[in-house]
Amino acid sequence: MPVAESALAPAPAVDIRAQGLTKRYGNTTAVDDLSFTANPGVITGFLGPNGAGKSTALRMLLGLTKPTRGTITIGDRHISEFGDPARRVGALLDARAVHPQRIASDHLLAFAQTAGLGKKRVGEVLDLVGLTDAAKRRTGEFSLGMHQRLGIATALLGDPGVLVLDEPLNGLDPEGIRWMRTLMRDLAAEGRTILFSSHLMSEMELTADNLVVIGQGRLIAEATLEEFVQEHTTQTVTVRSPEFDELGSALSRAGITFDRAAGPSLLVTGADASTVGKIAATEGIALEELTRVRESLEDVFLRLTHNATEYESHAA
Ligand SMILES: Nc1ncnc2c1ncn2[C@@H]1O[C@H](COP(=O)(O)OP(=O)(O)OP(=O)(O)O)[C@@H](O)[C@H]1O
Repeated sequence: MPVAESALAPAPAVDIRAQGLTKRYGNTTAVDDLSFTANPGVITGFLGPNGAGKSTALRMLLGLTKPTRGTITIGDRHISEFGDPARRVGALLDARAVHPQRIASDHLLAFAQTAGLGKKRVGEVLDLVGLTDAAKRRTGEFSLGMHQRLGIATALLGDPGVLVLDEPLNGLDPEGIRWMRTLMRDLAAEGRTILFSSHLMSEMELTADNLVVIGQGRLIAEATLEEFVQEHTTQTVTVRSPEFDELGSALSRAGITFDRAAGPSLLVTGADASTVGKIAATEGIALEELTRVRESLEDVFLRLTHNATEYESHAA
């Protein structure tokens, strides 16, 4: 069954495109000449340290903040040009920003009525996010995970082709994270455009197809996850042998660079594991260990964004 099966005709999935997007608040440049594209059918991860400008960019996309310069469009149009924005774009910004005294189904009903959507859709989205049993509970009693589910339900009410989710995995337990990931995957597989933000590389690694990495409001990288890993992670090989000196000499003769790690290990930076293994075999050198060590994406991300001083202060 399609993720958001409903009586509504499917809304078109179109790309999101930022071009020279800039936002200044006094002396602070929150978003700085940012250009990127998020395409239909894939999950685009919008990644940056706290304070990098993600929320500001997403707010500009949703027409809630006016750019100082540049544009951010949905299928080449500004959100204000749509007569039916809820059918075009679903958004999750601050999941807790709901009236605490209101019951969940009334919250959705109010949104549906304002957006000109039918009542029937409320039951459908409650079901879709697993909140049917909590439909009559006040949202003030909701956990963060339930708030996130309700936020997603609201975003999906109009069965939109584009979904914009600001830190949707924040504060979720492992089961909730798995659920949110699967939902995003399914929505993308239906051809929708999914743009979601996070400040955690580890979350992106497991969820995103494409990455838009920003720091201090500026674009740092735009690539598929694979390209990003290939381009930015350095690979090393740990090799251990009882014939430590012979191995070092053999590698040197092959022009391969290495460091002497602690104990009888060498840390090879100039070749992959299979090359090191072949050299050892050719030279008749016994190996006790041959391990590929990849720099973690979290390390790469911190290195690439290390100038983002906002992160330093938030992380402290
Ligand atoms: N309304 C505002 N007035 C003044 N400065 C703002 C405003 N909104 C954001 N900023 C500043 O713009 C910068 C970017 O903030 P933004 O919230 O967009 O970052 P973010 O990447 O979403 O980070 P976080 O995850 O912490 O929200 C920060 O320096 C922030 O202090």
